[in-house]
Amino acid sequence: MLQIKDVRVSFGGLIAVKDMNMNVKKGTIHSLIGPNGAGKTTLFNAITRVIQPDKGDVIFKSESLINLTPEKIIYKGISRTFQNLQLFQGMNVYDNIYSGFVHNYKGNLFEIFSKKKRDFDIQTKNKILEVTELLQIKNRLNSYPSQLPYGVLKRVEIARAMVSDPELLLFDEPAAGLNHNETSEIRDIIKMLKSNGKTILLVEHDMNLVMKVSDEITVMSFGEKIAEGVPEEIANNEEVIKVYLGESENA
Ligand SMILES: Nc1ncnc2c1ncn2[C@@H]1O[C@H](COP(=O)(O)OP(=O)(O)OP(=O)(O)O)[C@@H](O)[C@H]1O
Repeated sequence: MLQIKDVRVSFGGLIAVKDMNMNVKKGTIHSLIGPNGAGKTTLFNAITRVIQPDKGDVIFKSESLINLTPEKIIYKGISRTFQNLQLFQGMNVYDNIYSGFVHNYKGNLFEIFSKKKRDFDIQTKNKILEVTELLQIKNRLNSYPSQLPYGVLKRVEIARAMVSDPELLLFDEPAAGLNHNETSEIRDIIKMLKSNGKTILLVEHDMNLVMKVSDEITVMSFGEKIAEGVPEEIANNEEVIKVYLGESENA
């Protein structure tokens, strides 16, 4: 479904992603792991076109994304969440989630008061209610981010990514900063999304979560892929163990 082909990203002299290749299969949960600074978020940003790779291609359902703007990516059926929550503090939960949907409205200003726009608004409201019911945050629609616990905010961000009905969801550290119970909730949400037919690319440091939900895992270190396989293969891969042991020794 998503193919990353020879993608390279550099920042000045630093090559953050070195000729990365990866294939995310439809209907799977594919995790991207690696120590801090390995290049995972940079690769996410290259997929969603937030940054321009120096070379390589990103292909989604046989179509190259490389010349699209980030806004166009959402029309293609890809949504993401961010490592640091990016919710609008001055908007309530409903409007924050709505902001993930407006990209879907392809009408122009003249249509803003038209039937087409009203139909769009009804569809939007129904979709927001459906998604917030699924994520158990329907009773929070009128709250503002500052009034909500972090675990709920993470779900609001996931809801915002889901309202555009994407086929592929990119989650950047959805469990970061969460306690044990909140992490279990996120794990259940990720599994539920898969059973609803979504494809998920997950960047996550919580190994317990990664091992429990992933169909396939790609491991990066210093911008390069060092291993790829099912959770059991990765857990027993010597190079992966070495990289992670090195990280804990340096911590
Ligand atoms: N905008 C930027 N300008 C310069 N260097 C950057 C930029 N973004 C990332 N880097 C560098 O690129 C490398 C890869 O960073 P990246 O954030 O992609 O790693 P990561 O695997 O997501 O790490 P973490 O798990 O800590 O989030 C790091 O050395 C980082 O300092």
